[in-house]
Amino acid sequence: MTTLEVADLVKDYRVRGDGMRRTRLRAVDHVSFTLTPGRTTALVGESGSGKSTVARIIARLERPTSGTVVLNGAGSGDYRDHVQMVFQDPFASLNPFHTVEHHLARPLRLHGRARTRAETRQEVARLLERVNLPAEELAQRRPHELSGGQRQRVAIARALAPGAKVIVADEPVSMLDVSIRLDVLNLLARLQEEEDLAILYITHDLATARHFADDILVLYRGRVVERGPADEVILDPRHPYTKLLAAASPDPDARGRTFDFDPADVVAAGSAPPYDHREDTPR
Ligand SMILES: Nc1ncnc2c1ncn2[C@@H]1O[C@H](COP(=O)(O)OP(=O)(O)OP(=O)(O)O)[C@@H](O)[C@H]1O
Repeated sequence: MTTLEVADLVKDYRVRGDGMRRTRLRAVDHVSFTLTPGRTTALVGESGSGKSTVARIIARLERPTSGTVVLNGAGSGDYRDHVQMVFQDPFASLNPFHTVEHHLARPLRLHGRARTRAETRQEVARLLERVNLPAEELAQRRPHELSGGQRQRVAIARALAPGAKVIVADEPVSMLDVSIRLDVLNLLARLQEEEDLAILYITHDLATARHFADDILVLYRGRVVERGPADEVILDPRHPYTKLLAAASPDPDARGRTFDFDPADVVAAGSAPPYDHREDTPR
């Protein structure tokens, strides 16, 4: 079984504070979790809570200050074959000069999953089919000739190309038209099931996290303040910050609901204990 184990991750940045003095900003504060095959874990938090920093460390685009990210049981191949990213903006992550086919052929070749030209073409068509795109029609197009949803599907196909076991999807639908967001999330859910993927779904949106994830981790100022099965975290949020997120999420049942806590508590939440629904007690 392939698992990705994130243990005690810390990331500090040196930033300019008052009077241009450099101070330390802790973007990720002792975060731990494990991704397992066939499960989606949502990392939920508002802007600046540290979600993308965790993603960048897992993608090895940045080094942690301390802590580890370990891929277990993946067998042969490199970490990067098995751990792939899907970013928020497919336009930025696709090269405007290259065709859809080129985007997929490159990782296939690089990771030894296709050798000859014919094999590559066949694999590209298979990948496009997996993400519900017509290969005949789209393989020779460039990113600007696709819709936003099609571009994100190409980005997902590219993540699958090296034979990924773990996918980190950082706000994968937040730049897409509302009408197609669910399609793309459902596609990810189907692929996860069919390929037994472990997915980290990073979002600020608790409603889609509930729909799409098995487990939810709530990140606040770099710390996991609450974690557990998705339904439990959303239906019975314990931490004031999760309550605030739940109240703000577009759940039709929640409309008109008033806060039953003082949002000012959230300011003090950094010192509140993290809640773990699996243990059903504050930790
Ligand atoms: N390279 C950097 N240098 C200094 N500070 C940084 C850097 N990258 C991120 N930060 C800071 O770290 C904190 C966490 O940022 P991060 O991008 O991980 O948050 P996020 O939850 O992903 O937010 P968003 O949803 O807006 O992307 C923020 O306070 C941010 O300003």
